[in-house]
Amino acid sequence: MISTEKVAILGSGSWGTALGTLLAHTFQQVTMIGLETDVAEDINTRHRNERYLPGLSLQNNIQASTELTSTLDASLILFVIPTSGMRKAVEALAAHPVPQDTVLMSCSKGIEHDTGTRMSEIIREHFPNNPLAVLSGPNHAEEVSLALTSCAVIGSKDEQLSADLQSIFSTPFFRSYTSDDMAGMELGGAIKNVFALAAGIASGLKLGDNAIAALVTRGLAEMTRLGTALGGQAETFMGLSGIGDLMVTCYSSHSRNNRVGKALGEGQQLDDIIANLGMVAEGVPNTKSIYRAARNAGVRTPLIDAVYSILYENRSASSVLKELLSLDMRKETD
Ligand SMILES: NC(=O)c1ccc[n+]([C@@H]2O[C@H](COP(=O)([O-])OP(=O)(O)OC[C@H]3O[C@@H](n4cnc5c(N)ncnc54)[C@H](O)[C@@H]3O)[C@@H](O)[C@H]2O)c1
Ligand SMILES: O=P(O)(O)OC[C@H](O)CO
Repeated sequence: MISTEKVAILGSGSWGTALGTLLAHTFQQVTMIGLETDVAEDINTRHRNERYLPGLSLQNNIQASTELTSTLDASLILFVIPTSGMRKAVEALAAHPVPQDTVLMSCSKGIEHDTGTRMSEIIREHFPNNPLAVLSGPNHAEEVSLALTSCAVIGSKDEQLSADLQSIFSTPFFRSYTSDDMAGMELGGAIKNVFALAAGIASGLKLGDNAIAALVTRGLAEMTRLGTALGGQAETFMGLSGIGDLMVTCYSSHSRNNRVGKALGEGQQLDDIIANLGMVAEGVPNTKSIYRAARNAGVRTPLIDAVYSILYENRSASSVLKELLSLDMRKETD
Protein backbone atom coordinates (compact mmCIF):
# COMPACT_ATOMS: atom_id res chain seq x y z
CA MET A 1 0.00 0.00 0.00
CA ILE A 2 1.16 3.52 -0.77
CA SER A 3 0.46 6.08 1.95
CA THR A 4 -1.89 8.81 0.70
CA GLU A 5 -0.55 11.45 3.09
CA LYS A 6 1.72 13.28 0.65
CA VAL A 7 2.68 13.18 -3.04
CA ALA A 8 5.45 15.37 -4.50
CA ILE A 9 5.40 16.44 -8.14
CA LEU A 10 8.65 17.56 -9.76
CA GLY A 11 7.54 20.02 -12.43
CA SER A 12 4.87 22.65 -11.93
CA GLY A 13 4.13 23.10 -15.62
CA SER A 14 0.87 22.19 -17.29
CA TRP A 15 1.03 18.40 -16.88
CA GLY A 16 2.46 18.51 -13.34
CA THR A 17 -0.32 20.86 -12.29
CA ALA A 18 -3.05 18.80 -13.95
CA LEU A 19 -1.76 15.69 -12.18
CA GLY A 20 -1.71 17.71 -8.95
CA THR A 21 -5.42 18.48 -9.34
CA LEU A 22 -6.13 14.80 -10.05
CA LEU A 23 -4.15 13.51 -7.05
CA ALA A 24 -5.50 16.19 -4.71
CA HIS A 25 -8.68 14.04 -4.64
CA THR A 26 -6.72 11.14 -3.10
CA PHE A 27 -3.74 12.61 -1.21
CA GLN A 28 -4.02 14.82 1.86
CA GLN A 29 -1.15 16.96 0.62
CA VAL A 30 0.17 17.63 -2.89
CA THR A 31 3.50 19.46 -3.17
CA MET A 32 4.54 20.80 -6.57
CA ILE A 33 8.24 21.57 -7.11
CA GLY A 34 9.21 23.79 -10.04
CA LEU A 35 11.96 26.14 -11.08
CA GLU A 36 9.85 29.31 -11.28
CA THR A 37 9.38 31.20 -8.00
CA ASP A 38 6.47 33.21 -9.48
CA VAL A 39 4.60 30.01 -10.30
CA ALA A 40 5.18 28.69 -6.74
CA GLU A 41 3.94 31.99 -5.30
CA ASP A 42 0.86 31.96 -7.55
CA ILE A 43 0.00 28.42 -6.39
CA ASN A 44 0.63 29.18 -2.69
CA THR A 45 -1.10 32.53 -2.45
CA ARG A 46 -3.85 32.45 -5.11
CA HIS A 47 -4.33 28.68 -5.67
CA ARG A 48 -3.69 29.29 -9.36
CA ASN A 49 -1.08 28.49 -11.98
CA GLU A 50 -1.92 31.25 -14.43
CA ARG A 51 1.27 30.77 -16.39
CA TYR A 52 0.64 27.14 -17.35
CA LEU A 53 -3.09 26.49 -16.82
CA PRO A 54 -4.79 29.90 -16.90
CA GLY A 55 -8.20 30.24 -15.31
CA LEU A 56 -8.00 27.06 -13.24
CA SER A 57 -8.67 27.07 -9.47
CA LEU A 58 -6.46 24.64 -7.59
CA GLN A 59 -7.58 22.76 -4.49
CA ASN A 60 -6.40 24.08 -1.11
CA ASN A 61 -4.33 20.96 -0.39
CA ILE A 62 -1.97 21.78 -3.30
CA GLN A 63 1.15 23.69 -2.26
CA ALA A 64 4.28 24.62 -4.17
CA SER A 65 7.98 24.92 -3.47
CA THR A 66 11.22 25.39 -5.36
CA GLU A 67 13.14 23.17 -2.90
CA LEU A 68 13.86 19.51 -3.61
CA THR A 69 13.94 18.82 0.14
CA SER A 70 10.16 19.20 0.19
CA THR A 71 9.91 15.84 -1.66
CA LEU A 72 11.62 13.84 1.08
CA ASP A 73 8.59 12.98 3.23
CA ALA A 74 6.39 12.03 0.24
CA SER A 75 5.46 8.39 -0.39
CA LEU A 76 5.25 9.03 -4.15
CA ILE A 77 7.37 11.37 -6.31
CA LEU A 78 6.28 12.11 -9.88
CA PHE A 79 8.78 13.37 -12.45
CA VAL A 80 6.87 15.70 -14.79
CA ILE A 81 9.58 17.83 -16.34
CA PRO A 82 10.89 18.23 -19.88
CA THR A 83 13.12 15.30 -20.85
CA SER A 84 16.00 17.71 -21.55
CA GLY A 85 16.22 18.39 -17.79
CA MET A 86 15.47 14.90 -16.49
CA ARG A 87 19.01 13.59 -15.88
CA LYS A 88 20.02 16.77 -14.03
CA ALA A 89 16.86 16.72 -11.93
CA VAL A 90 17.27 13.03 -11.07
CA GLU A 91 20.92 13.58 -10.14
CA ALA A 92 19.95 16.54 -7.95
CA LEU A 93 17.28 14.50 -6.18
CA ALA A 94 19.66 11.56 -5.72
CA ALA A 95 21.96 13.86 -3.73
CA HIS A 96 19.22 13.94 -1.05
CA PRO A 97 18.32 11.11 1.36
CA VAL A 98 15.25 9.81 -0.53
CA PRO A 99 13.93 6.76 1.40
CA GLN A 100 14.27 3.47 -0.51
CA ASP A 101 10.54 2.77 -0.32
CA THR A 102 9.50 6.07 -1.93
CA VAL A 103 7.70 5.24 -5.19
CA LEU A 104 9.18 7.05 -8.22
CA MET A 105 7.15 7.57 -11.37
CA SER A 106 8.01 9.21 -14.69
CA CYS A 107 5.14 11.04 -16.40
CA SER A 108 7.34 12.74 -19.04
CA LYS A 109 7.34 11.74 -22.70
CA GLY A 110 10.57 11.53 -24.63
CA ILE A 111 13.96 9.82 -24.76
CA GLU A 112 17.24 11.41 -23.69
CA HIS A 113 18.57 13.59 -26.45
CA ASP A 114 22.15 12.36 -26.80
CA THR A 115 21.83 8.78 -25.62
CA GLY A 116 18.28 7.64 -26.46
CA THR A 117 17.89 6.48 -22.84
CA ARG A 118 14.30 6.21 -21.53
CA MET A 119 13.29 8.35 -18.56
CA SER A 120 12.63 5.37 -16.29
CA GLU A 121 16.12 4.07 -17.12
CA ILE A 122 17.66 7.37 -16.00
CA ILE A 123 15.70 7.21 -12.74
CA ARG A 124 16.71 3.55 -12.23
CA GLU A 125 20.42 4.41 -12.73
CA HIS A 126 20.29 6.76 -9.75
CA PHE A 127 17.71 4.97 -7.60
CA PRO A 128 18.53 1.26 -7.99
CA ASN A 129 16.22 0.06 -5.22
CA ASN A 130 13.13 2.29 -5.25
CA PRO A 131 9.78 1.06 -6.61
CA LEU A 132 9.55 2.49 -10.15
CA ALA A 133 6.69 3.11 -12.59
CA VAL A 134 5.67 5.21 -15.60
CA LEU A 135 2.40 6.88 -16.55
CA SER A 136 1.36 7.50 -20.15
CA GLY A 137 -1.67 7.77 -22.42
CA PRO A 138 -3.82 10.27 -24.34
CA ASN A 139 -3.92 12.94 -21.66
CA HIS A 140 -3.84 16.63 -22.39
CA ALA A 141 -3.31 18.64 -19.20
CA GLU A 142 -5.97 21.15 -20.27
CA GLU A 143 -8.65 18.41 -20.18
CA VAL A 144 -7.49 16.37 -17.16
CA SER A 145 -7.37 19.59 -15.11
CA LEU A 146 -11.04 20.20 -15.98
CA ALA A 147 -11.93 16.67 -14.86
CA LEU A 148 -12.88 15.63 -18.41
CA THR A 149 -13.01 11.87 -18.98
CA SER A 150 -9.56 10.39 -19.63
CA CYS A 151 -7.81 7.01 -19.55
CA ALA A 152 -4.14 6.27 -18.95
CA VAL A 153 -1.74 3.36 -18.47
CA ILE A 154 0.51 2.69 -15.49
CA GLY A 155 3.59 0.71 -16.36
CA SER A 156 5.79 -1.20 -13.93
CA LYS A 157 7.64 -4.49 -13.71
CA ASP A 158 6.14 -4.88 -10.22
CA GLU A 159 2.52 -6.07 -10.49
CA GLN A 160 1.58 -5.12 -6.94
CA LEU A 161 2.97 -1.61 -7.42
CA SER A 162 0.97 -1.23 -10.66
CA ALA A 163 -2.19 -2.29 -8.86
CA ASP A 164 -1.54 0.15 -5.97
CA LEU A 165 -0.89 3.00 -8.38
CA GLN A 166 -3.92 2.02 -10.45
CA SER A 167 -6.20 2.63 -7.48
CA ILE A 168 -4.46 5.95 -6.75
CA PHE A 169 -4.87 7.08 -10.38
CA SER A 170 -8.57 6.23 -10.46
CA THR A 171 -11.32 8.79 -9.98
CA PRO A 172 -14.86 8.97 -11.38
CA PHE A 173 -13.42 10.74 -14.48
CA PHE A 174 -9.95 9.16 -14.76
CA ARG A 175 -9.56 5.44 -15.46
CA SER A 176 -6.20 3.71 -15.54
CA TYR A 177 -4.99 0.38 -16.87
CA THR A 178 -1.75 -1.46 -16.12
CA SER A 179 1.08 -2.82 -18.24
CA ASP A 180 4.47 -4.41 -17.62
CA ASP A 181 5.87 -3.03 -20.89
CA MET A 182 7.53 0.14 -19.65
CA ALA A 183 9.77 0.30 -22.73
CA GLY A 184 6.84 0.12 -25.16
CA MET A 185 4.89 2.73 -23.21
CA GLU A 186 7.79 5.18 -23.02
CA LEU A 187 8.80 4.67 -26.66
CA GLY A 188 5.20 5.17 -27.86
CA GLY A 189 4.93 8.40 -25.84
CA ALA A 190 8.21 9.68 -27.29
CA ILE A 191 7.67 8.66 -30.93
CA LYS A 192 4.12 10.04 -31.15
CA ASN A 193 5.53 13.56 -30.55
CA VAL A 194 7.20 13.42 -33.98
CA PHE A 195 3.94 12.44 -35.73
CA ALA A 196 2.03 15.16 -33.84
CA LEU A 197 4.48 17.65 -35.38
CA ALA A 198 3.88 16.03 -38.78
CA ALA A 199 0.09 16.24 -38.35
CA GLY A 200 0.44 19.91 -37.44
CA ILE A 201 2.59 20.51 -40.54
CA ALA A 202 -0.09 18.80 -42.65
CA SER A 203 -2.77 21.08 -41.12
CA GLY A 204 -0.59 24.14 -41.71
CA LEU A 205 -0.25 23.11 -45.35
CA LYS A 206 -4.07 22.61 -45.48
CA LEU A 207 -3.66 19.06 -46.80
CA GLY A 208 -7.07 17.94 -45.50
CA ASP A 209 -8.45 15.15 -43.29
CA ASN A 210 -7.49 12.29 -45.62
CA ALA A 211 -3.82 13.19 -45.33
CA ILE A 212 -3.93 13.26 -41.52
CA ALA A 213 -5.72 9.89 -41.37
CA ALA A 214 -2.99 8.47 -43.64
CA LEU A 215 -0.34 10.02 -41.42
CA VAL A 216 -1.79 8.54 -38.23
CA THR A 217 -2.06 5.10 -39.84
CA ARG A 218 1.39 5.05 -41.44
CA GLY A 219 2.76 6.72 -38.28
CA LEU A 220 1.43 3.83 -36.19
CA ALA A 221 3.16 1.35 -38.52
CA GLU A 222 6.41 3.29 -38.17
CA MET A 223 6.01 3.64 -34.37
CA THR A 224 5.47 -0.12 -34.07
CA ARG A 225 8.41 -0.99 -36.36
CA LEU A 226 10.82 1.27 -34.48
CA GLY A 227 9.32 0.71 -31.02
CA THR A 228 9.60 -3.09 -31.27
CA ALA A 229 13.18 -2.81 -32.59
CA LEU A 230 14.02 -0.74 -29.49
CA GLY A 231 12.50 -3.25 -27.06
CA GLY A 232 8.75 -2.50 -26.84
CA GLN A 233 6.00 -5.11 -27.34
CA ALA A 234 3.89 -4.74 -30.52
CA GLU A 235 0.54 -4.81 -28.67
CA THR A 236 1.55 -1.86 -26.46
CA PHE A 237 1.61 0.37 -29.57
CA MET A 238 -2.04 -0.64 -30.23
CA GLY A 239 -3.01 0.64 -26.79
CA LEU A 240 -3.63 3.95 -25.01
CA SER A 241 0.06 4.86 -24.75
CA GLY A 242 0.56 4.09 -28.46
CA ILE A 243 -2.25 4.72 -30.93
CA GLY A 244 -4.34 6.44 -28.22
CA ASP A 245 -1.73 9.11 -27.63
CA LEU A 246 -0.90 9.28 -31.34
CA MET A 247 -4.53 10.08 -32.17
CA VAL A 248 -5.06 12.68 -29.46
CA THR A 249 -1.94 14.63 -30.39
CA CYS A 250 -2.49 14.38 -34.16
CA TYR A 251 -6.11 15.58 -33.92
CA SER A 252 -6.15 17.99 -30.95
CA SER A 253 -5.29 21.66 -30.96
CA HIS A 254 -4.30 21.29 -27.28
CA SER A 255 -1.20 19.45 -28.47
CA ARG A 256 1.88 21.65 -28.21
CA ASN A 257 3.67 19.53 -30.82
CA ASN A 258 0.74 19.80 -33.20
CA ARG A 259 0.66 23.58 -32.72
CA VAL A 260 4.39 23.88 -33.46
CA GLY A 261 3.93 21.74 -36.60
CA LYS A 262 0.97 23.83 -37.80
CA ALA A 263 2.96 27.05 -37.47
CA LEU A 264 5.85 25.42 -39.38
CA GLY A 265 3.44 24.32 -42.14
CA GLU A 266 2.18 27.91 -42.32
CA GLY A 267 5.73 29.06 -42.94
CA GLN A 268 6.81 30.44 -39.54
CA GLN A 269 10.38 29.97 -38.30
CA LEU A 270 11.02 27.27 -35.70
CA ASP A 271 12.92 29.56 -33.28
CA ASP A 272 10.06 32.10 -33.27
CA ILE A 273 7.46 29.38 -32.76
CA ILE A 274 9.32 27.91 -29.77
CA ALA A 275 9.87 31.35 -28.25
CA ASN A 276 6.13 32.10 -28.46
CA LEU A 277 4.97 28.70 -27.16
CA GLY A 278 6.28 29.19 -23.59
CA MET A 279 5.92 25.45 -22.88
CA VAL A 280 7.82 22.37 -23.90
CA ALA A 281 7.16 20.70 -27.28
CA GLU A 282 9.12 17.48 -26.77
CA GLY A 283 8.84 16.55 -30.46
CA VAL A 284 11.35 19.23 -31.43
CA PRO A 285 14.43 17.80 -29.64
CA ASN A 286 12.98 14.28 -29.77
CA THR A 287 12.77 14.25 -33.58
CA LYS A 288 16.57 14.34 -33.53
CA SER A 289 16.95 11.65 -30.85
CA ILE A 290 14.36 9.37 -32.42
CA TYR A 291 15.81 9.85 -35.92
CA ARG A 292 19.24 8.85 -34.51
CA ALA A 293 17.77 5.86 -32.66
CA ALA A 294 16.12 4.70 -35.91
CA ARG A 295 19.38 4.98 -37.85
CA ASN A 296 21.28 3.11 -35.12
CA ALA A 297 18.64 0.37 -35.13
CA GLY A 298 18.56 0.23 -38.96
CA VAL A 299 14.78 0.77 -39.08
CA ARG A 300 13.06 2.40 -42.08
CA THR A 301 11.19 5.53 -40.86
CA PRO A 302 10.22 7.75 -43.83
CA LEU A 303 7.85 10.00 -41.85
CA ILE A 304 10.30 10.58 -39.00
CA ASP A 305 13.01 11.30 -41.60
CA ALA A 306 10.67 13.79 -43.29
CA VAL A 307 10.06 15.71 -40.04
CA TYR A 308 13.81 15.60 -39.31
CA SER A 309 14.63 17.18 -42.70
CA ILE A 310 12.09 19.97 -42.16
CA LEU A 311 13.34 20.72 -38.64
CA TYR A 312 17.06 20.12 -38.98
CA GLU A 313 18.00 20.21 -42.68
CA ASN A 314 16.16 23.38 -43.52
CA ARG A 315 14.00 21.65 -46.15
CA SER A 316 10.61 23.10 -47.05
CA ALA A 317 7.58 21.09 -45.92
CA SER A 318 6.12 21.04 -49.45
CA SER A 319 9.27 19.63 -51.07
CA VAL A 320 9.57 16.97 -48.36
CA LEU A 321 5.92 16.02 -48.94
CA LYS A 322 6.52 15.67 -52.70
CA GLU A 323 9.43 13.36 -51.99
CA LEU A 324 7.38 11.25 -49.53
CA LEU A 325 4.64 10.75 -52.11
CA SER A 326 7.10 9.58 -54.74
CA LEU A 327 8.86 6.95 -52.62
CA ASP A 328 9.08 3.42 -54.06
CA MET A 329 5.69 1.69 -54.34
CA ARG A 330 5.23 -1.05 -51.72
CA LYS A 331 2.77 -3.38 -50.04
CA GLU A 332 0.97 -1.78 -47.08
CA THR A 333 2.31 -4.44 -44.70
CA ASP A 334 5.98 -4.16 -45.79
N1 LIG B 1 1.16 19.11 -21.11
C1 LIG B 1 0.55 17.95 -21.29
O1 LIG B 1 -0.64 17.88 -21.59
C2 LIG B 1 1.32 16.68 -21.08
C3 LIG B 1 0.62 15.48 -20.94
C4 LIG B 1 1.31 14.29 -20.76
C5 LIG B 1 2.71 14.30 -20.71
N2 LIG B 1 3.37 15.50 -20.82
C6 LIG B 1 4.83 15.45 -20.71
O2 LIG B 1 5.19 15.94 -19.41
C7 LIG B 1 6.47 16.61 -19.48
C8 LIG B 1 6.30 18.02 -18.93
O3 LIG B 1 5.42 18.68 -19.82
P1 LIG B 1 4.60 20.00 -19.45
O4 LIG B 1 3.67 20.19 -20.58
O5 LIG B 1 4.10 19.94 -18.08
O6 LIG B 1 5.78 21.07 -19.55
P2 LIG B 1 5.70 22.63 -19.26
O7 LIG B 1 6.56 23.29 -20.25
O8 LIG B 1 4.29 23.04 -19.13
O9 LIG B 1 6.35 22.76 -17.80
C9 LIG B 1 7.60 22.23 -17.48
C10 LIG B 1 7.84 22.46 -16.01
O10 LIG B 1 9.00 21.72 -15.62
C11 LIG B 1 9.73 22.53 -14.70
N3 LIG B 1 11.10 22.06 -14.65
C12 LIG B 1 12.01 22.02 -15.64
N4 LIG B 1 13.15 21.48 -15.16
C13 LIG B 1 12.93 21.19 -13.84
C14 LIG B 1 13.72 20.65 -12.80
N5 LIG B 1 14.97 20.29 -13.02
N6 LIG B 1 13.16 20.51 -11.56
C15 LIG B 1 11.88 20.88 -11.33
N7 LIG B 1 11.09 21.41 -12.29
C16 LIG B 1 11.62 21.57 -13.51
C17 LIG B 1 9.57 23.94 -15.26
O11 LIG B 1 9.86 24.86 -14.24
C18 LIG B 1 8.09 23.92 -15.64
O12 LIG B 1 7.32 24.25 -14.52
C19 LIG B 1 6.89 16.55 -20.95
O13 LIG B 1 7.75 15.47 -21.13
C20 LIG B 1 5.58 16.30 -21.70
O14 LIG B 1 5.76 15.61 -22.91
C21 LIG B 1 2.72 16.67 -21.00
O1 LIG C 1 0.88 18.78 -25.95
P1 LIG C 1 1.76 17.66 -26.39
O2 LIG C 1 1.89 17.54 -27.88
O3 LIG C 1 3.09 17.70 -25.67
O4 LIG C 1 1.06 16.30 -25.90
C1 LIG C 1 0.70 16.18 -24.57
C2 LIG C 1 0.38 14.75 -24.20
O5 LIG C 1 1.47 13.91 -24.52
C3 LIG C 1 -0.90 14.24 -24.77
O6 LIG C 1 -1.13 12.93 -24.34
